[in-house]
Amino acid sequence: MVAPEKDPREEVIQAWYMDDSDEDQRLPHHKDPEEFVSLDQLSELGVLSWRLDADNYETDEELKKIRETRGYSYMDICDVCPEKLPNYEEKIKNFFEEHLHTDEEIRYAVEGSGYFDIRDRNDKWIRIWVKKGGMIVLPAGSYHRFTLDTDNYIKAMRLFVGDPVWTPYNRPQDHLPARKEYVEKVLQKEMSDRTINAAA
Ligand SMILES: CSCCC(=O)/C(O)=C/O
Ligand SMILES: [Fe+2]
Repeated sequence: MVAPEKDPREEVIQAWYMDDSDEDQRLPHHKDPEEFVSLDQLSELGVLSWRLDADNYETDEELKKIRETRGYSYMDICDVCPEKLPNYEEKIKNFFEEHLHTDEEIRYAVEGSGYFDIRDRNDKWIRIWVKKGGMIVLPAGSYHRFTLDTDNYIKAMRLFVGDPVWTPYNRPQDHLPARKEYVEKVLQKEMSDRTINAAA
């Protein structure tokens, strides 16, 4: 029996349901027993993921193609460390406040690693560990947060369509069109698809 080929993305993007402990946010927060979440399950929440060549991100044709295909015309680099990020402590605190954006959150770890936590359709936290070479898209309107892990460093490329808007809207924001659209088109749609498939 031939083992299924391992998805190369899984080496740099792993996800799991979080425990309820209030220990340091930088710890993994696995449940006991551990409950991993697959990349396919993440895609059902609208989360997209790639593995790219981080050592050559400035010339990487695959990244160039993704940017052209998805219209990510804007790019910058966010070095999340005390020496390079102004107002570091305040930013780290704000990143971990549960929030949404009215546009996609596109983040590519070109160095280091970090945790992007996203709510599932039952409002449970899923922790997405993104390591060097991993790029993810969190959908517009999805409740999420970010924290460094215990390695305490990420150099993240931020991409955007057109002029960037980084505004975080801290929960609750259920009145916002971006939130309503995410709930209707992603969270409720997947539930109805499951119901239809179960009835078939
Ligand atoms: C690692 S990029 C900084 C985090 C950020 O911009 C954000 O919105 C997290 O949810
Ligand atoms: Fe965010």
